Amino acid sequence: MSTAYDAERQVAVAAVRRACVLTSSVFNKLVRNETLTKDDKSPVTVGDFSAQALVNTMLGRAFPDDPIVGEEDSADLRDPSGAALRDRVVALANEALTAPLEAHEKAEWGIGGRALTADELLAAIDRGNHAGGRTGRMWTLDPIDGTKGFLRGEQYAVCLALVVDARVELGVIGCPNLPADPAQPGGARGCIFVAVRGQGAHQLPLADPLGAAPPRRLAIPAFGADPLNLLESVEKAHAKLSFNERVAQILGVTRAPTRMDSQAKYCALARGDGGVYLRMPTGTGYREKIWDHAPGSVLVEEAGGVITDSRGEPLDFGLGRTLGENFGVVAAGKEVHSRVLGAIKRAKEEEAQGQ
Ligand SMILES: Nc1ncnc2c1ncn2[C@@H]1O[C@H](COP(=O)(O)OS(=O)(=O)O)[C@@H](OP(=O)(O)O)[C@H]1O
Ligand SMILES: [Mg+2]
Ligand SMILES: [Mg+2]
Ligand SMILES: [Mg+2]
Repeated sequence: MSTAYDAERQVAVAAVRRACVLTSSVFNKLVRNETLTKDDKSPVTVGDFSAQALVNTMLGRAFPDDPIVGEEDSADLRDPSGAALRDRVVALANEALTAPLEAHEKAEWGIGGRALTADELLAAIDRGNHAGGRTGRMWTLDPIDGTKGFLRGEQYAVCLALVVDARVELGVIGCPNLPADPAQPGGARGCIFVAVRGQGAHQLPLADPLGAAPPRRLAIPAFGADPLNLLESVEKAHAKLSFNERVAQILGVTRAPTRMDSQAKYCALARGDGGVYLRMPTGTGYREKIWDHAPGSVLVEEAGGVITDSRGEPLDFGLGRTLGENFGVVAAGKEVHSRVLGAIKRAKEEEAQGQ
Protein backbone atom coordinates (compact mmCIF):
# COMPACT_ATOMS: atom_id res chain seq x y z
CA MET A 1 0.00 0.00 0.00
CA SER A 2 1.39 3.39 -0.85
CA THR A 3 1.11 6.21 1.64
CA ALA A 4 1.09 9.97 1.14
CA TYR A 5 4.36 11.46 -0.11
CA ASP A 6 6.00 8.04 -0.59
CA ALA A 7 7.76 9.06 -3.81
CA GLU A 8 8.88 12.38 -2.34
CA ARG A 9 10.25 10.64 0.75
CA GLN A 10 12.24 8.15 -1.31
CA VAL A 11 13.79 10.80 -3.55
CA ALA A 12 14.52 13.10 -0.60
CA VAL A 13 16.21 10.34 1.42
CA ALA A 14 18.32 9.31 -1.58
CA ALA A 15 19.28 12.93 -2.33
CA VAL A 16 20.21 13.66 1.27
CA ARG A 17 22.23 10.43 1.57
CA ARG A 18 24.19 11.24 -1.62
CA ALA A 19 24.76 14.81 -0.41
CA CYS A 20 26.08 13.51 2.92
CA VAL A 21 28.56 11.24 1.15
CA LEU A 22 29.64 14.25 -0.91
CA THR A 23 30.04 16.64 2.03
CA SER A 24 31.94 14.04 4.09
CA SER A 25 34.37 13.56 1.25
CA VAL A 26 34.72 17.34 0.79
CA PHE A 27 35.60 17.66 4.45
CA ASN A 28 38.21 14.92 4.24
CA LYS A 29 39.76 16.21 1.01
CA LEU A 30 39.38 19.98 1.00
CA VAL A 31 38.07 21.83 3.99
CA ARG A 32 41.32 22.45 5.74
CA ASN A 33 42.84 24.16 2.71
CA GLU A 34 40.17 26.31 1.20
CA THR A 35 37.10 28.37 2.04
CA LEU A 36 35.37 31.34 0.49
CA THR A 37 33.83 34.17 2.44
CA LYS A 38 30.38 35.32 1.40
CA ASP A 39 29.01 38.84 1.97
CA ASP A 40 27.17 37.68 5.08
CA LYS A 41 30.57 36.55 6.44
CA SER A 42 29.48 32.93 6.68
CA PRO A 43 32.06 30.58 5.22
CA VAL A 44 30.81 28.89 2.08
CA THR A 45 32.66 25.90 0.83
CA VAL A 46 32.63 23.96 -2.36
CA GLY A 47 30.56 21.48 -0.36
CA ASP A 48 27.56 23.85 -0.13
CA PHE A 49 27.53 24.51 -3.88
CA SER A 50 28.09 20.95 -5.02
CA ALA A 51 25.55 19.51 -2.59
CA GLN A 52 22.95 22.04 -3.77
CA ALA A 53 23.74 21.17 -7.43
CA LEU A 54 23.32 17.46 -6.64
CA VAL A 55 20.07 17.69 -4.67
CA ASN A 56 18.47 20.20 -7.05
CA THR A 57 19.37 18.01 -10.04
CA MET A 58 17.64 15.02 -8.43
CA LEU A 59 14.57 17.05 -7.42
CA GLY A 60 14.43 18.66 -10.86
CA ARG A 61 14.39 15.24 -12.55
CA ALA A 62 11.94 13.60 -10.14
CA PHE A 63 9.57 16.58 -9.70
CA PRO A 64 10.19 18.98 -12.60
CA ASP A 65 7.34 21.31 -11.70
CA ASP A 66 8.34 21.86 -8.07
CA PRO A 67 10.12 25.13 -7.18
CA ILE A 68 13.01 25.06 -4.71
CA VAL A 69 14.00 27.58 -2.05
CA GLY A 70 17.71 26.84 -1.65
CA GLU A 71 20.29 28.73 0.39
CA GLU A 72 23.01 29.09 -2.25
CA ASP A 73 23.13 30.63 -5.73
CA SER A 74 25.70 30.40 -8.50
CA ALA A 75 26.82 34.06 -8.64
CA ASP A 76 30.25 33.40 -7.08
CA LEU A 77 30.81 30.51 -9.49
CA ARG A 78 29.85 32.53 -12.58
CA ASP A 79 32.27 35.31 -11.69
CA PRO A 80 35.54 34.98 -13.68
CA SER A 81 37.46 34.97 -10.39
CA GLY A 82 35.51 31.85 -9.37
CA ALA A 83 36.70 29.63 -12.24
CA ALA A 84 38.82 27.30 -10.10
CA LEU A 85 36.04 26.97 -7.56
CA ARG A 86 33.52 26.25 -10.34
CA ASP A 87 35.70 23.49 -11.78
CA ARG A 88 35.96 21.86 -8.38
CA VAL A 89 32.19 22.10 -7.82
CA VAL A 90 31.51 20.58 -11.25
CA ALA A 91 33.89 17.68 -10.54
CA LEU A 92 32.46 17.01 -7.08
CA ALA A 93 28.81 17.27 -8.13
CA ASN A 94 29.42 14.91 -11.05
CA GLU A 95 31.26 12.43 -8.86
CA ALA A 96 28.20 12.36 -6.59
CA LEU A 97 25.66 12.24 -9.43
CA THR A 98 27.36 9.46 -11.38
CA ALA A 99 28.14 7.16 -8.42
CA PRO A 100 26.53 3.74 -9.04
CA LEU A 101 22.87 3.27 -8.12
CA GLU A 102 22.08 1.83 -4.70
CA ALA A 103 19.24 -0.69 -4.32
CA HIS A 104 16.81 2.05 -3.21
CA GLU A 105 17.66 4.46 -6.06
CA LYS A 106 16.28 4.95 -9.57
CA ALA A 107 18.10 6.15 -12.69
CA GLU A 108 15.20 8.48 -13.55
CA TRP A 109 16.24 10.67 -10.61
CA GLY A 110 19.22 11.76 -12.73
CA ILE A 111 21.81 9.62 -10.90
CA GLY A 112 24.11 6.74 -11.83
CA GLY A 113 24.36 7.92 -15.44
CA ARG A 114 26.10 10.61 -17.46
CA ALA A 115 27.99 13.58 -16.05
CA LEU A 116 26.44 17.05 -16.47
CA THR A 117 28.03 20.13 -18.02
CA ALA A 118 29.07 23.15 -15.93
CA ASP A 119 26.12 25.10 -17.38
CA GLU A 120 23.66 22.38 -16.38
CA LEU A 121 25.04 22.27 -12.85
CA LEU A 122 25.01 26.06 -12.40
CA ALA A 123 21.42 26.09 -13.65
CA ALA A 124 20.60 23.35 -11.12
CA ILE A 125 22.05 25.46 -8.29
CA ASP A 126 19.89 28.38 -9.45
CA ARG A 127 16.72 26.27 -9.42
CA GLY A 128 16.97 27.16 -5.71
CA ASN A 129 16.14 30.82 -6.39
CA HIS A 130 12.41 30.50 -5.72
CA ALA A 131 10.99 33.33 -3.62
CA GLY A 132 8.74 31.08 -1.50
CA GLY A 133 5.11 31.90 -0.76
CA ARG A 134 1.83 30.72 0.66
CA THR A 135 0.39 28.45 -2.02
CA GLY A 136 1.43 25.32 -3.86
CA ARG A 137 4.32 22.93 -3.45
CA MET A 138 7.92 23.97 -2.85
CA TRP A 139 11.06 22.37 -1.47
CA THR A 140 13.44 24.05 0.97
CA LEU A 141 17.11 23.07 0.84
CA ASP A 142 20.03 23.88 3.10
CA PRO A 143 22.85 21.90 1.48
CA ILE A 144 25.07 22.33 4.52
CA ASP A 145 23.38 23.68 7.63
CA GLY A 146 25.81 24.60 10.37
CA THR A 147 28.60 25.53 7.94
CA LYS A 148 30.75 26.57 10.87
CA GLY A 149 30.26 23.19 12.58
CA PHE A 150 31.11 21.50 9.27
CA LEU A 151 34.35 23.46 9.03
CA ARG A 152 35.23 22.58 12.64
CA GLY A 153 34.59 18.86 12.00
CA GLU A 154 31.62 18.95 14.40
CA GLN A 155 27.85 18.79 13.78
CA TYR A 156 26.28 19.87 10.51
CA ALA A 157 23.29 18.66 8.53
CA VAL A 158 21.95 18.35 4.99
CA CYS A 159 18.38 19.62 5.29
CA LEU A 160 15.50 19.14 2.85
CA ALA A 161 11.77 19.77 3.29
CA LEU A 162 8.64 19.69 1.17
CA VAL A 163 6.22 22.51 1.97
CA VAL A 164 2.66 22.42 0.60
CA ASP A 165 0.44 25.49 1.00
CA ALA A 166 2.84 26.83 3.66
CA ARG A 167 2.66 23.63 5.73
CA VAL A 168 5.72 21.40 6.02
CA GLU A 169 4.66 17.91 4.92
CA LEU A 170 8.04 16.13 4.74
CA GLY A 171 11.39 16.75 6.37
CA VAL A 172 14.65 14.88 5.82
CA ILE A 173 17.82 15.75 7.75
CA GLY A 174 21.15 13.99 7.20
CA CYS A 175 23.70 14.23 10.03
CA PRO A 176 26.99 12.57 8.99
CA ASN A 177 28.74 13.30 12.30
CA LEU A 178 25.91 12.54 14.74
CA PRO A 179 26.34 9.35 16.82
CA ALA A 180 23.68 6.76 15.94
CA ASP A 181 23.13 6.16 19.66
CA PRO A 182 23.35 9.19 21.96
CA ALA A 183 24.25 6.85 24.83
CA GLN A 184 27.40 5.88 22.91
CA PRO A 185 28.97 9.16 21.78
CA GLY A 186 32.12 7.34 20.64
CA GLY A 187 30.16 4.76 18.63
CA ALA A 188 29.01 4.63 14.99
CA ARG A 189 28.16 7.98 13.41
CA GLY A 190 25.82 9.01 10.62
CA CYS A 191 22.02 9.24 10.77
CA ILE A 192 19.15 10.35 8.59
CA PHE A 193 16.01 11.70 10.25
CA VAL A 194 12.75 11.51 8.29
CA ALA A 195 9.32 12.86 9.17
CA VAL A 196 6.18 12.76 7.04
CA ARG A 197 3.19 14.63 8.45
CA GLY A 198 0.81 12.14 10.01
CA GLN A 199 3.30 9.26 9.69
CA GLY A 200 5.68 9.87 12.60
CA ALA A 201 9.35 10.74 12.94
CA HIS A 202 12.07 8.16 12.32
CA GLN A 203 15.83 7.74 12.50
CA LEU A 204 17.56 5.65 9.82
CA PRO A 205 21.22 4.65 9.42
CA LEU A 206 22.92 7.00 6.95
CA ALA A 207 24.98 4.18 5.44
CA ASP A 208 21.92 2.13 4.41
CA PRO A 209 18.79 4.20 5.05
CA LEU A 210 16.27 1.99 3.28
CA GLY A 211 17.98 -1.34 4.00
CA ALA A 212 16.95 -4.20 6.24
CA ALA A 213 17.33 -2.42 9.60
CA PRO A 214 13.90 -1.13 10.70
CA PRO A 215 13.68 2.66 11.14
CA ARG A 216 13.66 3.78 14.76
CA ARG A 217 10.45 5.67 15.66
CA LEU A 218 11.16 8.78 17.72
CA ALA A 219 9.11 10.27 20.54
CA ILE A 220 9.80 13.33 22.69
CA PRO A 221 8.78 12.81 26.30
CA ALA A 222 6.10 15.44 27.14
CA PHE A 223 7.98 16.33 30.31
CA GLY A 224 11.34 16.52 28.53
CA ALA A 225 14.73 14.99 29.18
CA ASP A 226 15.40 14.22 32.83
CA PRO A 227 17.22 16.20 34.09
CA LEU A 228 16.04 18.93 31.74
CA ASN A 229 18.56 20.85 29.65
CA LEU A 230 18.67 23.32 26.77
CA LEU A 231 19.87 22.71 23.21
CA GLU A 232 21.40 25.87 21.79
CA SER A 233 23.67 27.37 19.13
CA VAL A 234 27.43 27.21 19.25
CA GLU A 235 27.86 30.56 17.49
CA LYS A 236 27.17 33.51 19.79
CA ALA A 237 26.15 35.62 16.77
CA HIS A 238 23.24 33.26 16.00
CA ALA A 239 21.29 33.29 19.25
CA LYS A 240 21.12 35.29 22.47
CA LEU A 241 22.69 32.81 24.84
CA SER A 242 22.59 35.12 27.90
CA PHE A 243 18.79 35.11 27.60
CA ASN A 244 18.82 31.31 27.44
CA GLU A 245 20.79 31.26 30.66
CA ARG A 246 18.14 33.33 32.45
CA VAL A 247 15.32 31.17 31.06
CA ALA A 248 17.15 28.06 32.29
CA GLN A 249 17.47 29.63 35.76
CA ILE A 250 13.77 30.45 35.90
CA LEU A 251 12.95 26.87 34.85
CA GLY A 252 15.23 25.52 37.57
CA VAL A 253 17.47 23.78 35.03
CA THR A 254 20.71 22.63 36.64
CA ARG A 255 22.19 20.65 33.76
CA ALA A 256 24.58 22.47 31.39
CA PRO A 257 23.22 23.32 27.93
CA THR A 258 24.12 21.18 24.93
CA ARG A 259 25.66 23.42 22.26
CA MET A 260 25.46 21.99 18.79
CA ASP A 261 25.54 23.51 15.31
CA SER A 262 22.77 23.02 12.76
CA GLN A 263 19.38 21.32 12.74
CA ALA A 264 21.08 18.36 14.47
CA LYS A 265 19.61 20.17 17.52
CA TYR A 266 16.09 19.31 16.31
CA CYS A 267 17.21 15.71 15.73
CA ALA A 268 18.67 15.43 19.23
CA LEU A 269 15.46 16.85 20.69
CA ALA A 270 13.29 14.45 18.65
CA ARG A 271 15.10 11.45 20.11
CA GLY A 272 14.86 12.74 23.68
CA ASP A 273 18.52 13.74 23.88
CA GLY A 274 18.05 17.26 25.28
CA GLY A 275 14.87 18.91 26.49
CA VAL A 276 14.35 22.32 24.83
CA TYR A 277 15.65 23.92 21.63
CA LEU A 278 15.70 27.64 22.38
CA ARG A 279 16.91 30.18 19.79
CA MET A 280 16.33 33.82 20.67
CA PRO A 281 17.15 36.71 18.31
CA THR A 282 20.30 38.72 19.03
CA GLY A 283 18.60 41.99 18.13
CA THR A 284 20.48 42.65 14.89
CA GLY A 285 17.38 42.46 12.69
CA TYR A 286 18.47 39.10 11.23
CA ARG A 287 15.56 37.16 9.73
CA GLU A 288 15.55 33.40 10.18
CA LYS A 289 15.52 31.47 6.90
CA ILE A 290 12.83 28.88 6.17
CA TRP A 291 15.43 26.25 5.18
CA ASP A 292 16.97 26.48 8.66
CA HIS A 293 13.75 25.33 10.36
CA ALA A 294 11.32 23.64 7.93
CA PRO A 295 12.51 20.02 8.22
CA GLY A 296 13.31 20.37 11.93
CA SER A 297 9.83 21.68 12.66
CA VAL A 298 7.97 18.71 11.14
CA LEU A 299 10.44 16.32 12.80
CA VAL A 300 9.66 17.80 16.21
CA GLU A 301 5.90 17.81 15.64
CA GLU A 302 5.86 14.24 14.36
CA ALA A 303 7.89 13.17 17.41
CA GLY A 304 5.04 14.56 19.55
CA GLY A 305 6.61 17.89 20.39
CA VAL A 306 5.56 21.51 19.91
CA ILE A 307 7.38 24.26 18.00
CA THR A 308 6.47 27.96 18.02
CA ASP A 309 8.16 31.32 18.18
CA SER A 310 8.93 32.82 21.60
CA ARG A 311 5.40 34.27 21.83
CA GLY A 312 3.78 30.89 21.27
CA GLU A 313 2.81 31.72 17.65
CA PRO A 314 3.30 29.07 14.94
CA LEU A 315 6.28 29.50 12.60
CA ASP A 316 4.97 30.81 9.25
CA PHE A 317 6.61 29.12 6.25
CA GLY A 318 4.43 31.05 3.79
CA LEU A 319 6.04 34.49 4.06
CA GLY A 320 8.80 34.00 1.48
CA ARG A 321 12.41 32.91 1.98
CA THR A 322 12.41 34.01 5.63
CA LEU A 323 10.18 33.48 8.66
CA GLY A 324 9.60 37.24 8.78
CA GLU A 325 10.24 39.37 11.84
CA ASN A 326 12.41 37.35 14.24
CA PHE A 327 10.69 36.30 17.45
CA GLY A 328 12.93 33.27 17.96
CA VAL A 329 12.16 29.57 18.06
CA VAL A 330 11.08 27.33 20.94
CA ALA A 331 10.76 23.56 20.46
CA ALA A 332 10.11 21.01 23.22
CA GLY A 333 7.82 18.30 24.51
CA LYS A 334 4.25 19.53 25.09
CA GLU A 335 4.37 20.12 28.83
CA VAL A 336 7.88 21.55 28.84
CA HIS A 337 7.03 23.86 25.95
CA SER A 338 4.32 25.73 27.86
CA ARG A 339 6.62 26.07 30.88
CA VAL A 340 9.35 27.51 28.64
CA LEU A 341 6.95 30.08 27.14
CA GLY A 342 6.10 31.17 30.69
CA ALA A 343 9.77 31.47 31.61
CA ILE A 344 10.48 33.51 28.45
CA LYS A 345 7.64 35.87 29.30
CA ARG A 346 9.08 36.41 32.76
CA ALA A 347 12.66 36.89 31.48
CA LYS A 348 11.39 39.46 28.95
CA GLU A 349 9.50 41.35 31.67
CA GLU A 350 12.68 41.44 33.77
CA GLU A 351 14.62 42.75 30.75
CA ALA A 352 12.01 45.47 30.18
CA GLN A 353 12.32 46.49 33.85
CA GLY A 354 16.09 46.66 33.43
CA GLN A 355 16.84 44.00 36.03
N1 LIG B 1 22.65 36.47 13.04
C1 LIG B 1 22.09 35.29 12.92
N2 LIG B 1 21.09 34.92 13.73
C2 LIG B 1 20.52 33.72 13.63
N3 LIG B 1 20.90 32.79 12.72
C3 LIG B 1 21.89 33.10 11.87
C4 LIG B 1 22.53 34.35 11.91
N4 LIG B 1 23.48 34.37 10.94
C5 LIG B 1 23.42 33.17 10.32
N5 LIG B 1 22.44 32.41 10.87
C6 LIG B 1 21.98 31.11 10.48
O1 LIG B 1 22.36 30.16 11.47
C7 LIG B 1 22.48 28.93 10.80
C8 LIG B 1 23.26 27.97 11.63
O2 LIG B 1 22.53 27.85 12.77
P1 LIG B 1 23.03 27.02 13.91
O3 LIG B 1 21.90 26.65 14.78
O4 LIG B 1 23.89 25.93 13.35
O5 LIG B 1 23.90 28.06 14.65
S1 LIG B 1 25.18 27.73 15.37
O6 LIG B 1 26.23 27.57 14.36
O7 LIG B 1 24.99 26.56 16.18
O8 LIG B 1 25.37 28.89 16.16
C9 LIG B 1 23.15 29.28 9.55
O9 LIG B 1 22.90 28.28 8.62
P2 LIG B 1 24.07 27.88 7.60
O10 LIG B 1 24.45 29.12 6.86
O11 LIG B 1 23.38 26.87 6.74
O12 LIG B 1 25.18 27.30 8.43
C10 LIG B 1 22.53 30.61 9.18
O13 LIG B 1 21.46 30.47 8.29
MG1 LIG C 1 24.98 29.83 5.17
MG1 LIG D 1 21.46 26.83 7.66
MG1 LIG E 1 23.81 26.28 4.80
